[in-house]
Amino acid sequence: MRETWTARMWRGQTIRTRSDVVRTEHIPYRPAPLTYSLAALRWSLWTVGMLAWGAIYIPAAGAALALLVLGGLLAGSWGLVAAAVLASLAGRLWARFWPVHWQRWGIGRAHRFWRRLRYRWSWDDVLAASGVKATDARHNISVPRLLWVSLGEHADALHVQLCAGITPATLAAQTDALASEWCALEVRVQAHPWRPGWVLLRVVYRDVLADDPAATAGPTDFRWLDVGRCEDGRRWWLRLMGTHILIAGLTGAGKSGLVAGIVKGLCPAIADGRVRLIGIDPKGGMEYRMYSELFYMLAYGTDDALVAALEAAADLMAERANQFGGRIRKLLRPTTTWPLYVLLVDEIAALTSFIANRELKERASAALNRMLTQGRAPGVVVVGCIQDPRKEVLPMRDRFGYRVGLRQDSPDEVRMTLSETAYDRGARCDLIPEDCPGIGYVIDDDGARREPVKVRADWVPDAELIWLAAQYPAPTQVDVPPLAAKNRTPVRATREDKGRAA
Ligand SMILES: Nc1ncnc2c1ncn2[C@@H]1O[C@H](COP(=O)(O)OP(=O)(O)OP(=O)(O)O)[C@@H](O)[C@H]1O
Repeated sequence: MRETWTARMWRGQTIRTRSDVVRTEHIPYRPAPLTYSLAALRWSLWTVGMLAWGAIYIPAAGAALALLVLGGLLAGSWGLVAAAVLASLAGRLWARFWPVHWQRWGIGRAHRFWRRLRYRWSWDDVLAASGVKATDARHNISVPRLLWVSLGEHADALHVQLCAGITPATLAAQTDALASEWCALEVRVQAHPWRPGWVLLRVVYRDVLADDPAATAGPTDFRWLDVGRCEDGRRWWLRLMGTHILIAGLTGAGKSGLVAGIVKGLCPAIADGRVRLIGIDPKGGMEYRMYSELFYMLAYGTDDALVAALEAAADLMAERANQFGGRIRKLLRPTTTWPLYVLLVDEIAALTSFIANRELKERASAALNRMLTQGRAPGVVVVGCIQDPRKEVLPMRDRFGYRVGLRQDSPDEVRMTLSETAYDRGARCDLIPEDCPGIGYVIDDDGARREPVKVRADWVPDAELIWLAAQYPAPTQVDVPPLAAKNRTPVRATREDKGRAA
């Protein structure tokens, strides 16, 4: 019995014990009246506790309850009736005239409270019925233990402790059954951020990412860009400084839309000279020429021009690293003297695999690799888009610290874009519907944010981009230099430059 209790305490939750296997003398005998009284006491305490908690958690319900009690105490049953009528009238008026508050403090809270009760109430049965259960040597049947529930407005996170014999994959295989039982849109299993052996079940009730994108974005800092929304309703702040960004997705998945969002966030810093955009558009300038005033340098057209711009950007980076003379230990803080270079590449594979001339292709790959490996500290950020992650970009993938996987064809592509384990941790880019461009999953390699987060980029219309280009033009614009001869001497810093850097 002691062992069973220990197992129950620490690993999962024993829900049934077969009496023919557990020795009968260990089952305590209680007379029926005592058993029923104990059960009644337990349920009454539970009900009172829940009522008190519900009254605090749902202020509207708390106020109605207080009114009923007051009415009952002051005027007996007539007082009770009057209080009920008054409470329902107040509720209707509240909902009619202040619908947002009503949703937030009234009905929204009631829904959440109900969801919490339902998880607790149905947990054992739902898991056992879905087959997420394990039987031990003593024929005890256990299911994973629901530790606690974090309720969100549209999605909840259930912290679950697994038991022996149940793996995250076992649970993941039954997520459809759980979703249909809880009337949820989707249930996903994610690795737990704190402890191995625990998992996070994300239960999504409303796909806020499928709503129309918010028209207004808050004020932006160019180091963290507000480019869209996360699944839980918070804003999606894209990390720009100190990393390189890879955006992968099929055609029409929303790559250019996200790049436009990044550019929009950078506009004020572009105009005051703290950020310089370098654009490389292998699609003949179809995308970037629309807002060409924002670019410090824009390359499109011939392969020579594309490679020349790439090499020019890599040289700028080398020149700056030289000027600092190895004295940059922290991230550069962009100023008008030392601007941040943001290199936008519309289709990386066009440079690393589609160029027919082998020498040009190698030069493009070499320049890109230089920036990806050394650009972080001197303030060069590469934002690269790719349709097919199986192409030549693959060896470079790990150098992109911030990866966005939009709609893709297969789980393999998701693994290639985001990480080996991202698909199993819930990044289902292959299930994103075609009519939802801009939806994707993000992995940020920086620190604790390695979990894939589902996001949707805000849509920036063409007219707005054209307007932004007119309002925030780049103060300096240069032409793409001619393609240099093959063996160029590396750039050396002058004494004056080093002095400036210091
Ligand atoms: N975030 C978004 N929200 C809503 N609609 C979007 C979003 N992003 C893109 N779209 C819509 O999807 C269409 C295709 O998007 P976009 O051009 O960004 O795709 P893409 O991945 O760059 O495609 P390609 O690789 O062919 O250039 C856009 O014209 C726009 O109508």
